[in-house]
Amino acid sequence: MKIERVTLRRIALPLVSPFRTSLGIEYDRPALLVQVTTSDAEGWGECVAGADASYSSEYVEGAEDVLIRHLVPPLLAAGSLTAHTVAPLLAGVKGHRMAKAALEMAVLDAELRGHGLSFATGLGAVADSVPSGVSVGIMDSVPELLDAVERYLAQGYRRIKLKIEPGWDLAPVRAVRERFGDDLLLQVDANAAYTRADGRHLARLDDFDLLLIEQPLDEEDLLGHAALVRSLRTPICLDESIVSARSAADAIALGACQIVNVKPGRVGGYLEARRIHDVCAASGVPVWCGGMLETGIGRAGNLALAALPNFTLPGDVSASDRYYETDITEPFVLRDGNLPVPTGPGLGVAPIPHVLDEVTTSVRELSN
Ligand SMILES: O=C(O)CCC(=O)N[C@@H](C(=O)O)c1ccccc1
Repeated sequence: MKIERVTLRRIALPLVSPFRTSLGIEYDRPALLVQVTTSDAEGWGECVAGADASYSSEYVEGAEDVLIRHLVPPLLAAGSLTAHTVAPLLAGVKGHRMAKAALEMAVLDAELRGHGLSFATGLGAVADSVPSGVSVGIMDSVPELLDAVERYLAQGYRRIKLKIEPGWDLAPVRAVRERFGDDLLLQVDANAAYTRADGRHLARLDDFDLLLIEQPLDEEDLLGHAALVRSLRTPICLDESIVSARSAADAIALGACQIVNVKPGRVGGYLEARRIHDVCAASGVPVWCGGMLETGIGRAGNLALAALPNFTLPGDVSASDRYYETDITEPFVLRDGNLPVPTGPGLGVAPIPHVLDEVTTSVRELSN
């Protein structure tokens, strides 16, 4: 397959409500879409880098720049390529996993569309729908949080994830557990807001029968997480720390986690995400699919990934209306707490042209 043109499209989507985490508050999502036109078909990818470098070192303008200067040119210059040859072709560029992931995703989409195969088939999915969890941000008060959780449960979400940070942890978790009962699947995500000195405080979360505590410490502190695994009853899940299959294997070998949150954008793409799935499966470590406020493009790919056999915990792949009033694709709608895995060729979805045009802020075409 030869790439004839790559189009980078910046879009801006308002969030239906502010999304607050320990990293800050987001009011809208500045997304970067990658569209590749090949000899066989066209494909779409979505870069999950955000407006700032608070979640990772990548941010959307930087991702666009590195794509233009260093990632797209080698692919345009390559003769025939496949999605599996993209990462080796780009290995000379260090890091920039989110930018690389978006480009590889678009090539994989084009390749699969060209063969009439879905992402689910291409990745090895074993389910045609997946249970949907929802991420609930930090709120101004516990009553406001309880109202939000009640609304999400009424919509059918199967699992609640609460964002926590020092000063907003025990009280909201206790209130949600007491209000909605012991059967509620409940977990927390700290986005690395705590330190090793908080071990005894974090151990108090053991009282609430949580599914997991996600990324309590700094992304580079594997030994600190290993100490928490030894001292807490609640399983430790890593997110930001896991950037590749190798880092997943290292974290597991060090006893730094019992669960892994897999995000294709964070790890360099869906093919590496599948390798992480396989490494974790071989080690008896369950995984779930994280989210980065993706549009329907990324959401479609994540649903296919979340249908792989070792994705045994509900992920953060929520319905489109969790974040967006109008998605750029046909919206994903919750049914009995599940979302359907797209079955069409490639991602099975594509941006709706007039909707995409309305939210596009810039377009950059690259070709030989
Ligand atoms: O549902 C979603 O797409 C978002 C899920 C979510 O909470 N994402 C978190 C995370 O750290 O996992 C996040 C995303 C983007 C930026 C910061 C935090």
